[in-house]
Amino acid sequence: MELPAVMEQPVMMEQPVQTEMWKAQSLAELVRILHRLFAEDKICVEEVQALMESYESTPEEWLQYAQFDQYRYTRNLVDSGNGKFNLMILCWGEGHGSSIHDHTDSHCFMKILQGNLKETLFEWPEKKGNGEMIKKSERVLRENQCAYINDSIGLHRVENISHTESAVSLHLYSPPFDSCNTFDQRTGHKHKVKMTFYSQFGERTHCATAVPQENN
Ligand SMILES: N[C@@H](CS(=O)O)C(=O)O
Ligand SMILES: [Fe+2]
Repeated sequence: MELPAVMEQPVMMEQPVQTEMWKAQSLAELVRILHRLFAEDKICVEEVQALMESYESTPEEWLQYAQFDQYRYTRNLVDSGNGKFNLMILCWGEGHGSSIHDHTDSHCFMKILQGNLKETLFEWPEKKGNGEMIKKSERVLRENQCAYINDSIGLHRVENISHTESAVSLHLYSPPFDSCNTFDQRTGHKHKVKMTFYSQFGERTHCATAVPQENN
């Protein structure tokens, strides 16, 4: 194996320690590399984030998973990561957004495949609090960017604020989870919700239960 050029530079340069850099040439290749990385005991957040960012969104590769709903954002399972992660495509119609929510102690990577999404970060509310939640920051994520969040960073809300364009994002959660907490912005009160898939592996899912299930 050839050593990367950075290894030959003098220590004086204070280069950050380089992990092996991956470039995913297609969605299928991205999935293959993710399986390799998540087969290890520990993952490197920056490495996964850089890998997901390295994939240049090619709509033909993901269109089969991009199934929209008129009223709310949809969650479409692409790969279940050998039990280690869930990779899914979320489809956001104009004006669609999530509630403020946590990520059930998992890693959450979120890459934009099409359009723009606004991410607003919030602090966790006080345990016994009963007031407006504190907004920490907001930013607009653009095509091919990959953001990362976990519960120690905070809570977030994601919105497609465009009135004319839909948005599509690729999310990786590890370990996988199927429920999270949503929070009321005015009071900070939390509410556990079950999360469902609108489609799995390109096939529309049909909820067998009479209990209404929701994404957040
Ligand atoms: N975490 C949300 C999407 S987002 O708003 O980050 C979900 O999985 O449904
Ligand atoms: Fe989220």
